Amino acid sequence: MTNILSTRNLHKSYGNSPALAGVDLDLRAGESVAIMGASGSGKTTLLHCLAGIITPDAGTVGFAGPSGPQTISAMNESERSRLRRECFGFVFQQGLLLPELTALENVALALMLGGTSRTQAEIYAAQWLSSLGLAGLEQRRIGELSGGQAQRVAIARAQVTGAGVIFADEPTGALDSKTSAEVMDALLDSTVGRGKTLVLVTHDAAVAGRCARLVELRDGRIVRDSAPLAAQLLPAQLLPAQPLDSVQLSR
Ligand SMILES: Nc1ncnc2c1ncn2[C@@H]1O[C@H](COP(=O)(O)OP(=O)(O)OP(=O)(O)O)[C@@H](O)[C@H]1O
Repeated sequence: MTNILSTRNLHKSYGNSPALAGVDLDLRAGESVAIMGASGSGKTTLLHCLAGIITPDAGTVGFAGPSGPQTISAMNESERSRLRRECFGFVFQQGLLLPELTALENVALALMLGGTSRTQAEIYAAQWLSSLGLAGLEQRRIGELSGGQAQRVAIARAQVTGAGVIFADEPTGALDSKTSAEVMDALLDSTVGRGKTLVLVTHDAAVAGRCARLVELRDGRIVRDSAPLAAQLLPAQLLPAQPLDSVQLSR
């Protein structure tokens, strides 16, 4: 697998307090990576640097984009904004869905912002909602959905543009454990299950354990970087029924 995102000697401070203190990390295309660590250890700061939401004070973030290698850390705000819109998708704990719009409109909007016509955007949006088990709920406003359904709308919205890298910050943070497992099924299936890369920040060991790789931060540094069992790549409900090879090949 090739590296899709690479950081070298990443530093970021807020005032005098360092949030990242020298992070070297290579993320491979198509893998699922959970970033864990205590509160304040720098997880969100790292995710935001990787995604070009903020720029580091020092060090580099490289991205093997569809049009060739790019250095995100050297881009200006408008270049990063375009990169985020065209290449990345985001799923956060809450707050990114517009409550006054329907599920369909929330997903379609991501495409319309990139210039797709409303009719075409709504066709793609409906396909994504359906693939995430939300057929029939397209016209519901976000407040009329359960937390798990709303997160699946957010997953659809993050991916409808064809983004190859999905960043998720506490995507299950507001959900009970059963719903959290279902949302992780949907998230893994629709990202790494389709060859995309998933970078996920979580406090929840059960959620992190569903990812292929665990990176742990402490005081802005990586203190552990592991690749747990390959089986953990897969949605739990697929494990007993099918051998690993057949599941991977069928995706
Ligand atoms: N915008 C900001 N202004 C000032 N300090 C900040 C800002 N964002 C983060 N920090 C500080 O940087 C450090 C790392 O924060 P970060 O949010 O990256 O940690 P985290 O591991 O994601 O924490 P949590 O699990 O609580 O979300 C913390 O000490 C935090 O208080």
